[in-house]
Amino acid sequence: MAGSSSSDDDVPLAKRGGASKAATVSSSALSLEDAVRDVTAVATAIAQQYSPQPYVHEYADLTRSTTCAPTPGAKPRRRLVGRSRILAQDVIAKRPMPATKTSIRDGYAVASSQGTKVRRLTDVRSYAARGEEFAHAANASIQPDETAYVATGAPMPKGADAVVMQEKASELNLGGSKHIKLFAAPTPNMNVRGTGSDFNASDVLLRRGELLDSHAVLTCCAAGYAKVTVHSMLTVWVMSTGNELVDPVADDNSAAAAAAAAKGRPRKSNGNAQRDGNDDGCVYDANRPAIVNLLIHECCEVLDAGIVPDDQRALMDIIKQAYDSDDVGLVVTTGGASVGERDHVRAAVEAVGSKRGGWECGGTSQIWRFEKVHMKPGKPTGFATLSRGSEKRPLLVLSLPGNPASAMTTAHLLAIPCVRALARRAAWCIHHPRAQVYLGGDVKLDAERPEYMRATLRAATSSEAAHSGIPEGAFVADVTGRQVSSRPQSMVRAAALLELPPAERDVTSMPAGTRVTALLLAAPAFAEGSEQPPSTATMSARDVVKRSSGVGSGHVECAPSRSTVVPFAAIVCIGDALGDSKGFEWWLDSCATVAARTLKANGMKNVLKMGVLMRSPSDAADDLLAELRTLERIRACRLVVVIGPCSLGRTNGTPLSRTALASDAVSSACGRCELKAVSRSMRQAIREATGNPHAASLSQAGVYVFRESPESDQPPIWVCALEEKEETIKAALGNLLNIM
Ligand SMILES: Nc1nc2c(c(=O)[nH]1)N[C@H]1C(S)=C(S)[C@@H](COP(=O)(O)OP(=O)(O)OC[C@H]3O[C@@H](n4cnc5c(N)ncnc54)[C@H](O)[C@@H]3O)O[C@H]1N2
Ligand code: MOO
Repeated sequence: MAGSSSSDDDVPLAKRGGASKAATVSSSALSLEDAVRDVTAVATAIAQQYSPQPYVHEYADLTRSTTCAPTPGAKPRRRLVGRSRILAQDVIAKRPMPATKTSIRDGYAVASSQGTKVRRLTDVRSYAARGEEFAHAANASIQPDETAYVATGAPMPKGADAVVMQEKASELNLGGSKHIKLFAAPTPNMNVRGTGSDFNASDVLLRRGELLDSHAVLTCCAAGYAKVTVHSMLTVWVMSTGNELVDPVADDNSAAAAAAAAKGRPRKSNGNAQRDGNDDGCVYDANRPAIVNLLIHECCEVLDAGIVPDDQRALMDIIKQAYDSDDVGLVVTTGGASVGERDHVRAAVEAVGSKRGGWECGGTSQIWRFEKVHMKPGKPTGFATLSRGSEKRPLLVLSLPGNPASAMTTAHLLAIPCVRALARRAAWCIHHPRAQVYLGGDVKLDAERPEYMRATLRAATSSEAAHSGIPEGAFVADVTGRQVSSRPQSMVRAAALLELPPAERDVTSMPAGTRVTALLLAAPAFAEGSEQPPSTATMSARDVVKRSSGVGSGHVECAPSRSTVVPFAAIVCIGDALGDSKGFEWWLDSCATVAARTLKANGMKNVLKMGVLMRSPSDAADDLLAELRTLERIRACRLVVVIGPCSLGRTNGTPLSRTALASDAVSSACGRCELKAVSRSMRQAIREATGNPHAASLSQAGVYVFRESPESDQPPIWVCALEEKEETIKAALGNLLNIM
C-alpha cells in the first residue's frame, strides 16, 4: 500500500485467502462467494486494526430510548430513541430472575400433595410487590389443607408448591367459611417459576458484537442495566450517479406535478439534478433513498451524498471529500459502474486513490480489489480500498450497478456484510442466513451467470404437499415476477434471494418443487391467498358453510377442497349462565383449546372451534341440534365434540350448581335423529383412560352417531359429550379417534 507501513500481518489491505483471488482476477469477474468473503475480511480486519481508535466505546443510555411515564394530567414526554447500536461488552446477569419462587398465574397457591381436595381459603394474599410488602408475602405460609390467593408475579407462600389458575377453581361456602374447589389436579411446580429459572446471576445474557435491538434492550433492562458500552457509529456515505437522475417530486399537490403525473413523466426536483420534469429522459433516483433506508437499520450513520452527475471531476470531488473525512468508513455509489463512455465511477475512484494509495498487492499498490462479480444481477460491482496512511482507517468504496434491482441486490449481498463487519458486529451475525426452500414455479436459468432471483416465501399448504411432494410447512419460494434488473418491483416483498446456478447444456431450467438454496433477507411473509394455519377464531357452523361454498374458493382449512374431502372435527361448548358465567365461558373455551390440541396430536389435522353457547337447559338441545344439522351439510365433518357439564357432581355430599347440561343436550339432540349409541364401550374407555373407577362424572357422558338425513351417502357424524375437565378431554379424545 503506497505510503503505508502495513505488512502482511495487518491482514486487511494485503492479499490473503479469498482476497488473493480478488487480487489476481481483479479485471475478470469474481464469484459472489469470493467477493463477499473479500469484503468482509477487509472490513473485519480494518475494524480490528483501527480499534479502539477511532472506535471509542460509548455508553448507550437504554432508558433514554423509552417514553417517560407521564404524571397524571401531563402530556407524555417522548424521549428520543437512539438507533440500534452494537454491544461492546458482554451483558452478564447481576442477580437471578426471578429472585424468589414466583407464581405465573393469578390463582390459588396449594400443596400439590393434597390433589383436588377442597381447601380452606386463608387470609394470606400475595401480590407482585417490593420492599416490606414483598418481604411479608415471601414469608407467609399455608398448611396442606389451606390455600392462599396469589397474583401473577407474586412470591409463593411457604408450604405451597403449585398454583391453580382461578379459572380452574371455584369458591364454596362451607360451614360459613370460604373454601376453594379445584377443577384441575395440581402437580408439583405447576404454574411456579423457580428462583433463577429465567436467568441466574452470572449468566451471559448477551455477547459483545450483538445488536442492541429492542429485544436486547428488553433483556438488558430486565437485568437491571441502565447503560451498556457500545461501539461508536460507523459513517457511510451513499450517492447515486447519473445525469438522467432526478429526485422524486415532493409537491405532488401542485398543478404541474399533477399534470406531469397524468402524463406519466417525472418532474424536476429541488435536489441537485438540473432537469426539466417534462423531459422523458429523466429517471427518478430510487437507489439512493432505498439504500439509505436499508443501511440505516445496520447501526451506522448514513449520510446522503446526493445525486452526482456523470462527470469524472464531480465524482472525484465527492469521493475526495469522503476520503478527507476520517470518520467515513465506506462510500456506496450506484450507477456508472459499467464500461460505457459515461461510466466514470471507476476512473474517479482510481484518480483519488492513485494519489494517495490503495492496497498492497504483489509489491504494487492497487485501488480495486475487484471490479466485476460473476452474478446476475450485479455484474459490474466493484470494491476499492483507499489508504489513509497506516495511522488511519482506510476508506472503502463499493461501486454498485445503476439498475435498481441490481443496486438493491448487491447492497444486500455486499454492502450489508461490509457495514456489519466495519461496525464490529460479531462474526456470526454478519451474513444473511441460507436456507433450503422449494420453488413455487418453474424457473429458467441464465445462460452464463449464477442468478440471485428475488422471491417471496410462504409455508407449503397441506394440499400443495399432497400433490407436489413439497413437505407440508416447508418454505415455498415464489419468484417476484420478471427478474430483469431494471424492474424495481422484483424487489417488492422479496424475503429471499434464490441462489440459482447457470444453465448447463441439458439443464436450462428448474421445475416447480426443486429444492434450492436461498439467502434470507427478511422475515418471511405469507403470500396472499396462501392457506393459513387453521384458525383458532370461533365461528359458527353456518359461517363454515358460507365459506366452503364460496364460488371457486373450494377450500377452507376444514372444508372440502376441490378434489379431496379433508375430514374435520368441530368443537362446541355449552355452558349455563348460572353464577360466574364469564369465568366459566373462559374456562370452557380453554377446554376447547385442549380438545383441539388433543385431536390434532392424535391425527385429526383439521379442527374447528365453534365457540361457546351459554344456554338455558331448555334451549341448549335445540341450539345444538341446529349446529349439528348445519355441520351435517358439510361433507367433511366427522366428529363433533360437545364440552360442558355432564353430571350432577357432588363434593362431600354438597351438590354443585352445574347440571348435566351438555350431555343432556347431546342425548336429546341425537335422540331426535337416527340414533346409534356406542356409549358403553366409549364410557368404558374413558373410565380406563382417566383411571377414575367411579366415573360418576362420566355416567352421563356419551358418544352418539348423528345422521339426520338417512338418505345421505356421507359417513355419519360422531357426537361426543365430554365434561369440562382437561384430563377427561385428553384421555377421551385420544381413545375416541382410535375407536372411530
Ligand atoms: N457493454 C456492456 N454494457 C453493459 C454491461 C456490460 O458488461 N457491457 N453490463 C450491464 C449490466 S449487467 C448492468 S447491471 C448495467 C449497469 O450499468 P451502470 O452501473 O453503469 O449503470 P448506469 O448505466 O448508470 O444505469 C443503468 C440503468 O439504471 C438506471 N439507474 C441508474 N441509477 C439509478 C438510480 N439511482 N435510480 C433509478 N435508476 C437508476 C439508469 O437510468 C439506467 O437505466 O450495465 C449494463 N451494460
Ligand atoms: O448484472 Mo446487471 O446487474 O444484469 O443487470
